[in-house]
Amino acid sequence: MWGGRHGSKDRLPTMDDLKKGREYELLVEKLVFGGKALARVEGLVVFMDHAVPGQRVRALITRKKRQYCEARVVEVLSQSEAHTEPVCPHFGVCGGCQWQDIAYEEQLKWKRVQVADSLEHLAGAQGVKIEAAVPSDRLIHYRNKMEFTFSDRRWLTPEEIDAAGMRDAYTFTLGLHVRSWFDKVFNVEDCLLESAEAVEIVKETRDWCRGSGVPAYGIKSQRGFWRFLVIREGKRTGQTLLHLVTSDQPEHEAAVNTLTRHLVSRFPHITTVVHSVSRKKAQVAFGDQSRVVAGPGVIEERLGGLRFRISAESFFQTNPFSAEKLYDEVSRLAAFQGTETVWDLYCGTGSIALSVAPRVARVVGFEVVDQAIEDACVNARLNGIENARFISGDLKERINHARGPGSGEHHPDIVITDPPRAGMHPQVVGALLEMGPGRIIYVSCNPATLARDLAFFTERYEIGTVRPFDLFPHTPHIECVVRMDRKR
Ligand SMILES: C[S@@+](CC[C@H](N)C(=O)[O-])C[C@H]1O[C@@H](n2cnc3c(N)ncnc32)[C@H](O)[C@@H]1O
Repeated sequence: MWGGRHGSKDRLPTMDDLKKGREYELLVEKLVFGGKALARVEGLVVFMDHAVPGQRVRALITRKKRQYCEARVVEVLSQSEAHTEPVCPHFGVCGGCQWQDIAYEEQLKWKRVQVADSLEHLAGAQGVKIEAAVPSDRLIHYRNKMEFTFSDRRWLTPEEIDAAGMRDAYTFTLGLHVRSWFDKVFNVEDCLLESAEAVEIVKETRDWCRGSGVPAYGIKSQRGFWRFLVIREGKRTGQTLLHLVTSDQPEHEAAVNTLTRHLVSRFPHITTVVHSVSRKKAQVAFGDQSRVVAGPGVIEERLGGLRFRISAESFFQTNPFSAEKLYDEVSRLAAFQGTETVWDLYCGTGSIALSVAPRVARVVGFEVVDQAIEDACVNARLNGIENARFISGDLKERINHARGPGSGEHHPDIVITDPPRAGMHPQVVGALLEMGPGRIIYVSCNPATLARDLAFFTERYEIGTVRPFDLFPHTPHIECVVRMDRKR
């Protein structure tokens, strides 16, 4: 039997035993939303930032509340069969792939469970069958876009701190965020999510910028120039777009031009470079103003037999290999007859709208980012699609305008909705309920907001197939497609 380090050795710790600042032996039971691990002590739930189900761990209680505790794993006492050796040198430090030490089959299992738990607890959807999660074809190098952050303070591992001659390194980095810390950035030496070429671009950019004498932006001080490097690759076209985001200091524009020439001459697959200036304090790689420094300012990608132009600030599915399967499932669940009017809400560059257009009478896409709408219109032309239209603007206003009497829009028979992580705005939900399309296909990247939104539909709509998709192996992120049919 196992028990609390601060309790009897032959009984489980009880709720009353648990004290903040003390260590206990716990059996990791499951993975829950957000990727945390869960153990239970009597009725009390203990959340740990990371652990593998089946592991027996010694954990330090860091927080005790009435309903739950938080703990940090100090030591793994016995290993789980679900554990696998992580391959990335930055595992444990990087905020990227926190499930890399969990066998892939096990990751899929827990993703399905999380969708089921969310729908049951948050949407009250009892008895809805959740299909098995569809695996990603690629487990590494699947991302076509990665965002790297500059910082004037490099985060060092304890080994690096011990190493001689590291003092200079404190002053400049370009890398990824340390897990759970928005303001700590470590030097990326390898990354298995994006291509090897992209990692080389990061290292070269870091070296060049450090040597340029132009300072990196301090996340805390909010001073300095270099802010973000976003690398976007057309996996099927070999084209690469670099998006450099800096603070607003025109005197350093020449440095951006010189860096661009240097990178383009060194990496022939870089086909375009865009420079954006951000005056925002928030750490987001979006600019207030952009200029194209080299090339056309866009790249092209192919998906499901279609060509897509993608601009620096347009959304495009980051795992294009699995996105094809996801879009096929959207069409399969929609079961088009060929006569329908379809609305594609939150359409990005029009990738779903254009993939369904040949199977329906007409499709209308809605999207807030102007660049994405421009891309969507170009993409329709590139693919010779004439029955797709795109409307720019915030959906919470545009949807009411589009369904108004003077808009001239056809009433949608089928609505496909693919909102951002925050889910649909209540005004969009309200408009959909009032319009009452016969079928809704909801594509979600967040089971919690999916469940919250579905709860509004269950009275009038039957929830049919719910199919999770793994677009993000080794991370807790889950994509999910749900079909809903209006009740008669
Ligand atoms: C998850 S992406 C889906 C894009 C597209 N369906 C695809 O598969 O590539 C969500 C999209 O919603 C857009 N968006 C976010 N908030 C919006 C809003 N309030 N109104 C309209 N579009 C919005 C984003 O710009 C983004 O392109």
